[in-house]
Amino acid sequence: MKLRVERVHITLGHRPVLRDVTLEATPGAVVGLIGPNGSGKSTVLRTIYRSLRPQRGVVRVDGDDVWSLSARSAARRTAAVLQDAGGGPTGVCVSDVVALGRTPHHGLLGRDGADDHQAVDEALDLCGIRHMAERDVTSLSGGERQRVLLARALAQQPRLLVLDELTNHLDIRARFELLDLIRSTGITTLAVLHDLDLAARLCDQLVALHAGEVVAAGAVLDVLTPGLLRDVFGVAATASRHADGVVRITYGAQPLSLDQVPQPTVG
Ligand SMILES: Nc1ncnc2c1ncn2[C@@H]1O[C@H](COP(=O)(O)OP(=O)(O)OP(=O)(O)O)[C@@H](O)[C@H]1O
Repeated sequence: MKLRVERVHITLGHRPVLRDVTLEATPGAVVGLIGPNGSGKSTVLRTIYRSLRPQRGVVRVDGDDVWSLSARSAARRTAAVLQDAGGGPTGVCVSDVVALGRTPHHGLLGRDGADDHQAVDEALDLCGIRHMAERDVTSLSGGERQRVLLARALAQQPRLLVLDELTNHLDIRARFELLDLIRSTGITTLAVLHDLDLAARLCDQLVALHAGEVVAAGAVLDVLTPGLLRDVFGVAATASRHADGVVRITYGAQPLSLDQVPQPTVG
């Protein structure tokens, strides 16, 4: 499944939030969307999972404009895991939440079939949460809930996954495990990640946003240059590939002062 975002422009509250954003994920690739707070990462994702229609430009999933598809057909292709706000009603168990991922596959009668049960079971197993299938979701920790939300997305059997800060509540081992799990599914993935070390470890390609514009895209080390880390993230840092093949970032002791960092022109 190929994703292509083409020259997407979004204005919110009279302010351009995305400006001519173009990016691509080739089939099976895991692409990291990085950028400082407010740079437009979540807004890009919203245009892909159809929560926000671009005023200009187009989002194509396997060549089709996502806004030309029915909501159901779009949901069969794309699953989103968004930042977990917590809360929600009590009395809903984990397997019920995961089963919601099957909704786009249901026929008119909306009944669960053998395929649905199998997809839910596989997703519970993949995410390591089968043992908590009967637990009330409101009783789970933040990290456990994030696994449930990923399981719901996988039960959807999408061909494109969009992830917004999936790893927020996860401890370091759980982060590695979950991201390795996502890689192992072979599903084309666009993931917003604040943790640049994690992004470097997980992703085949990175796309960097700054003030609503794509400022770099490509292989991890081509994007995470000292210049980009300084100008976009405001830190003195270098990224390099270590002998074990993992890219790691070494940060300076202090963030740079504002007069050392070029400010984006906005508006
Ligand atoms: N409904 C809205 N009206 C006005 N401005 C908005 C609206 N929604 C988002 N914005 C603004 O758009 C910009 C981009 O927001 P977005 O959530 O996409 O950023 P982000 O890169 O995901 O940020 P973060 O890393 O903090 O989650 C922000 O400046 C935000 O305040």
